[in-house]
Amino acid sequence: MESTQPTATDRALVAAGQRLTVKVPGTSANLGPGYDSLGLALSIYDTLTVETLSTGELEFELSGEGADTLPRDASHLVVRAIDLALDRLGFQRSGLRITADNVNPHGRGLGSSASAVVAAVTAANALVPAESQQNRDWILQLTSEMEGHPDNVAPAIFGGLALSWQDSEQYSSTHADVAPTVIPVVAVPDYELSTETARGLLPASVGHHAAAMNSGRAALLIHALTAQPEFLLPGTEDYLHQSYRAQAMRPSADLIAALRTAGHAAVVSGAGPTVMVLANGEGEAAAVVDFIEAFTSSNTPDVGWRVMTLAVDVQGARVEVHRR
Ligand SMILES: Nc1ncnc2c1ncn2[C@@H]1O[C@H](COP(=O)(O)OP(=O)(O)O)[C@@H](O)[C@H]1O
Ligand SMILES: N[C@@H](CCOP(=O)(O)O)C(=O)O
Repeated sequence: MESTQPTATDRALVAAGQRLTVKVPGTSANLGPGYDSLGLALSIYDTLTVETLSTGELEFELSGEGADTLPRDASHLVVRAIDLALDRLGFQRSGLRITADNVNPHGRGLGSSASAVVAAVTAANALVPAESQQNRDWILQLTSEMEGHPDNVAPAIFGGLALSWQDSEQYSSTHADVAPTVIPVVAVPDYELSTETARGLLPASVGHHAAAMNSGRAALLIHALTAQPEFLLPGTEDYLHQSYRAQAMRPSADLIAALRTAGHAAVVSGAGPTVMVLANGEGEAAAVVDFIEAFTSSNTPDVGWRVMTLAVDVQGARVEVHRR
């Protein structure tokens, strides 16, 4: 039987001499009870510039996070994502010059891998002729497939608070406006935990009671985030993942417990080990920063923490095409 799939030689080459930049926010997924479904775009940005070359070479200029450790060949996550996106679009590349300035720390639960694939797929889509370009739902589909869950890629693409779901292999997302008083404060520890390792700590199933408790809190969380932030503390209670992962991030788990006892809506950001507090107003955000500094200097002296008061990014990934 003859194949109808385009072969590599059928695919058009992406035109050389194009240059574009994608700025993409970091993200915090789960937000407590929203495991694999809720995510928030944060004002911490990676910047990816892609230039198409006429020769087949790959050139890298990497700065910031990962500059000393990331590969400088076709195994780089950005190149793999560009190649997959071009393949799906019916194109192939020649050479590329990749310039990446990464601010989002890796392996800390702020969605760095999701931001990288969103930036790459967004760039690939913008490199093909306008009539072949796809919309952001297509980018959501492909990047969710790559990540295995949509909760980081959706806010990285669309900005704001993303509510995502899956039907079989189909990923969908919508977004809601976060109440303007909500301020994310993150405490990023100097140790890493890969998402893959953290997912491996979860049980294959949970009981009905835990599932029922979790769905109540997830529903409350949406109301707290969008309309009544005074319910953020009960709304961020989770029954599906944080307790199972605590053993792999004990300093973060201890900090979260102390913050919650003090009345602050603290959660594990993504799969951890970053701690995020959803503060209600500037007064609480400042108090949270002071609390974290005091608690960590007394209780986790061997761990370095970077504390950042951020904003919710409402734009998501944006592309700037550099005209020649
Ligand atoms: N900007 C990037 N460019 C290339 N690879 C990246 C980038 N960001 C993350 N990665 C890869 O993804 C890994 C981190 O992914 P993961 O464990 O899911 O943690 P995170 O919570 O930061 O997404 C890094 O160790 C690196 O291999
Ligand atoms: N729902 C995922 C989120 C992973 O986020 P990351 O920022 O740690 O990659 C999970 O909890 O595994």
